[in-house]
Amino acid sequence: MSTTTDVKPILMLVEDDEGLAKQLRWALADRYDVHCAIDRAGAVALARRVEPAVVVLDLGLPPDPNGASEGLAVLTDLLAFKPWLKIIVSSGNAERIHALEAVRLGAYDIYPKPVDIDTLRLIVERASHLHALEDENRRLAASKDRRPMLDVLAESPKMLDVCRMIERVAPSDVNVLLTGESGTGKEVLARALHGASTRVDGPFVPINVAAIPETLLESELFGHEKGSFTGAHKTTLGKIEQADGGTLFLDEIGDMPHALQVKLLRFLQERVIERIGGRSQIAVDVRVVAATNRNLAEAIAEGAFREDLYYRLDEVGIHIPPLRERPGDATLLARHFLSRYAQEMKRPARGFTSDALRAIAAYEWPGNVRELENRVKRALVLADGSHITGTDLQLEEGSFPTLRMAREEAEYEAVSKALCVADNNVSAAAKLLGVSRPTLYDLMRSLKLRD
Ligand SMILES: Nc1ncnc2c1ncn2[C@@H]1O[C@H](COP(=O)(O)OP(=O)(O)OP(=O)(O)O)[C@@H](O)[C@H]1O
Repeated sequence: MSTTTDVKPILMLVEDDEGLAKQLRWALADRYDVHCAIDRAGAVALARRVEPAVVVLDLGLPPDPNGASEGLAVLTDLLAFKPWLKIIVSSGNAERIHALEAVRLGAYDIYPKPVDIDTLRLIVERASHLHALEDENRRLAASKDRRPMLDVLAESPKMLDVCRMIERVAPSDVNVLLTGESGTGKEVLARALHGASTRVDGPFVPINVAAIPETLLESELFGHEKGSFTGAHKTTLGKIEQADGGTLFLDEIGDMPHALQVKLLRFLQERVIERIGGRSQIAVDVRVVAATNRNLAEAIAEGAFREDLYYRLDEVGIHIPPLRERPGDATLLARHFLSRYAQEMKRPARGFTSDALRAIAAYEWPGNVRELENRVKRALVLADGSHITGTDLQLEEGSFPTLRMAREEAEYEAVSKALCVADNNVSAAAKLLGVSRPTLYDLMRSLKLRD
């Protein structure tokens, strides 16, 4: 017994010539579930209702049957709410210029008039196949189940190292401290770590220590018993208890008030908590992942952060490099955000212009991935063409790196690679780089690769 149902792909015809529409329907109905519209309003309403994969669109529609204005308007309307729709437009010889305009606006293909049914069937089949593949890809990309590292987009060597490290430490129960500038992806990586751990079926509970007023933080973390203070109408579990069996993510741990640092340390040592106003000790099984964009060594030296707590949290420390030190990542992430938000905002943006991609790669990204994400979102709202430009992203020429910065970056990469290949043997690394040993020592000092 076959369990597959043979669902035909949905095809929408927009054709005002009734005879031609009938002929096309007859020719395509064996392979497709065909629906017809004869004008702009009908086409838009039908597309919303039946959600076609492919549209065959005549550009000459009433009230402009001899021009293309109405057909192009249908095209823009449809792509605005379904950017991935495969639209095939028909063009007579005289309308070739309009057909090219349609492709510029995002049409998938054109077919010549008078219609040759076999050619059209072939074009429609290809479009339908591509639509199905893209659909499947989007579905896979959206499914988060059990493939945590898929959410972490990276291609720079430094970031790939970070991903490998996360995968390596995930299965053990050690506490992990993630450090890195704001917006580098610490929370994304904490989630990936949880997803790759044996605790994946347990909860992932994030709490931003800096965002909660000091007076409420203790109760947020440890919970409280009913009646333990004015307003405590019922017993409430704190985040630590909520994370039982899973992972607790303590974001901005550097901002934790001193008194609570003591309490957290006690929990990490003894693995039991006491709710505020409670008497019993409750055993809780959590793995703690903490993150900070502050320099904790300085905070410890200033007496603002307890050293013993630091060592408990930093059983394994992972540093997330800033985006400017991750060649290739910015453009990869930009493409990802563009396709994600174009779909969410129903904008027909199809890509970046090459000047935009150059500007993205060259920009310093002080706000890291979060800034990139926001700029792409804003550009999508502002852009009026099908491609996002550098101007849409508001990346100015002035943001290009100076030659000195570029040279330092290249030297840093070359020297660290040579040292890695030479297993940190400076003489061997100097040989690989074609410089003397003292020169390499000087270089390492100036690049802060040694004291
Ligand atoms: N490698 C990545 N792949 C995909 N999306 C990412 C990646 N890194 C960051 N992001 C996205 O960028 C945004 C900022 O990331 P996140 O919140 O993890 O940064 P953070 O370092 O925790 O920031 P903060 O220090 O300010 O809390 C989020 O929307 C996140 O989804």
